[in-house]
Order: sequence, then C-alpha cells, then structure tokens
Amino acid sequence: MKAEANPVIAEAVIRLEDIKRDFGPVRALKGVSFSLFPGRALALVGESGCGKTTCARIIARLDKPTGGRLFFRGQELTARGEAGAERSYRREVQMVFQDPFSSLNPAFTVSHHLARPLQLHRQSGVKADLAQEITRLLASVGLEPEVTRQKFPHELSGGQRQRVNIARALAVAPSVLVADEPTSMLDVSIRKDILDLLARVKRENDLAMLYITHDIATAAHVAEEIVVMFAGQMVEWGDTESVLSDPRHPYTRLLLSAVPDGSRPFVTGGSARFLEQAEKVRSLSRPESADIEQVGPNHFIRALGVSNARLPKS
Ligand SMILES: Nc1ncnc2c1ncn2[C@@H]1O[C@H](COP(=O)(O)OP(=O)(O)OP(=O)(O)O)[C@@H](O)[C@H]1O
Repeated sequence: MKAEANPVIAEAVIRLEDIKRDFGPVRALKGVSFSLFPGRALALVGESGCGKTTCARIIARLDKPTGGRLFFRGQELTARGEAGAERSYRREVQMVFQDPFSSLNPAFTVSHHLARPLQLHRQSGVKADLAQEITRLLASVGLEPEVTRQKFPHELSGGQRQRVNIARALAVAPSVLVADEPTSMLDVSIRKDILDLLARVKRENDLAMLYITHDIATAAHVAEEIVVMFAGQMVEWGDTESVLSDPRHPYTRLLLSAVPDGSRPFVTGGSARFLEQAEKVRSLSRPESADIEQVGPNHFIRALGVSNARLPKS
C-alpha cells in the first residue's frame, strides 16, 4: 500500500516489500507489498491457499520469507535478529487465531491465561496491580470480570473464548495485532460482535491490525484498507470503501458476486454457470504480472495482460 497515497497517515508500523515465499515448487507468495499503520486495519482477503496465513506467519516471525524485505517502524528485520530485539518484536506483534477452542489451555483459568502475559509485560517497566489489570482487560473485551476470571475454558462459549484470546493478546500492549480468520469457527450470530470488538480495540489501543478473512463481505466491518489476493499475488488493493463499492479486478468482482448474506463461504455452492465463470476468472488471474494500474486515489489493480473483451461479465 502506498503511504504517499494518503499523506495524513502516520509512519508504517509494519511494511512488507516484495515478500516472496516458496515451499519447494509451491510459490505461496509472489511478491507481496503492503503496510500496516497505527489505529488502522488492513483486510487480507482471498480463498483458501492464496497465501494469507503465510503472510501472517512471516509478519509474526513464525516463518521466514525466501525473498523481499520486512520492516518494523522503518527498520529492516534481518533473517536472524539479535535475541533481545527478537523478543521485543514478538511482544509487539500479537496474533489471534481462528480456533478459540484449542488456543486456551483447558487446565487453567481465564485469570491464569491473562496473568502470565501481564507479568511479562510488567518486567518491561509497567507497574500496576495484577488483579486490577485483569479486571480492566476483561472489561475492555466485553466480559464481566467477576464472573469470568475464575472460569475454565470449557465453561465459556466460543465467542467468550475468542474475547479471552483478544484480551490475552492485548495484555502485553502490542502495537500490531494479526487476526487470522478470527470468526470463522464461531456461530454466525456472534461473528459481527467479535468484528465490532476488533474494530474497537484497534481504535482504543491505536493498533496496526491485519485482519485475515476469506469473507470479503466482512472487511468493511473492521478494515480501512483491503488487499485481495489470488494465488500468492495481490490482485486489487486500496481503501476498503473504494474497492468494495467499485471493484475493478474480475477476481474481486467474483468474490463480491458470491456473497449472498456475508456468511456463506464463496468457494462452495453456486450454480454451474457461476462455477464455470469462477474458473474462467481464476485462470485469467493466475498468470504473474508486474503491471499495476492505479484506478483511484488509493486504489490499485494488477493488470491481467488480456483485453477486457475476454473477461467474463460479472
Ligand atoms: N509448510 C508448508 N509446506 C508446503 N506448502 C505450504 C506450507 N504452508 C503453506 N503452503 C502452501 O502455500 C500456499 C499458501 O498457503 P496459505 O496457508 O498461506 O494460504 P491461505 O490463504 O492462508 O489458506 P487457508 O485459508 O486455507 O489457510 C498453499 O498452496 C499451501 O498449500
């Protein structure tokens, strides 16, 4: 994402520059570039296998790119950083995972899950009463502190567990939150509540957020910017409002055309005609292309290298 396209925003917290990741012959990321800014979220959208989780893992330093550069507050992160800097980076960048059931230890209470990261954070200088901090954190994610603190994970609903996971991520006062499909395993009825919570904690904590989803319809709930990915490439990106209201790439249009109610995964179902058209769009979007076209103040698409006449109508 080009910072200069929006001069009011602050310096990027995270910047990916032409990130590539190969797994043997599989080219999972073919040159991905975007930035995350404080108090703003970027939605990374695409179907299964397009490279979303690989991006998240590279940002969290759980995986190393095979090419390109990763920056934190303007400093390039090298393949093997100094141990102290690595630890501090891992505190700055927190993740919320898809599965709220497996990410909490069934043997420990909610208090225990929050106390540990809070204690670690206090070592880095913040002094406050631990019980008070747990109360504050639970309240900040919409959980009743007195009722919730002594509960074990199995006594909580999926949505409550995901709130605990978000509280745990916030406990170390990160500057970056990566939420990888945070609602896809939750009941449809509570997904919007969790997205609203993510949008609120982003604002209140000035977080630079990466919101990963296969569901393009949810991007606008959380994210000011969007990157649509297909087969390891960014195909359309920019202001969420601009991309969703005026999608220019056929693949983005395909995703939007398959969103009947915002809850059905677009990769399944659909009429035979739709599936045939979807395959056509995918095969047109697959070839690598370095041609980028600016179609709005902060709105870009990757050129297909074919005439529009060959594109299926959406
Ligand atoms: N450790 C690995 N070894 C081999 N291939 C991998 C590995 N991790 C990812 N891949 C491949 O890289 C590509 C991108 O995977 P990735 O998990 O990033 O996609 P995704 O968009 O997050 O999909 P999903 O939504 O299903 O998690 C896929 O083709 C996947 O099979």
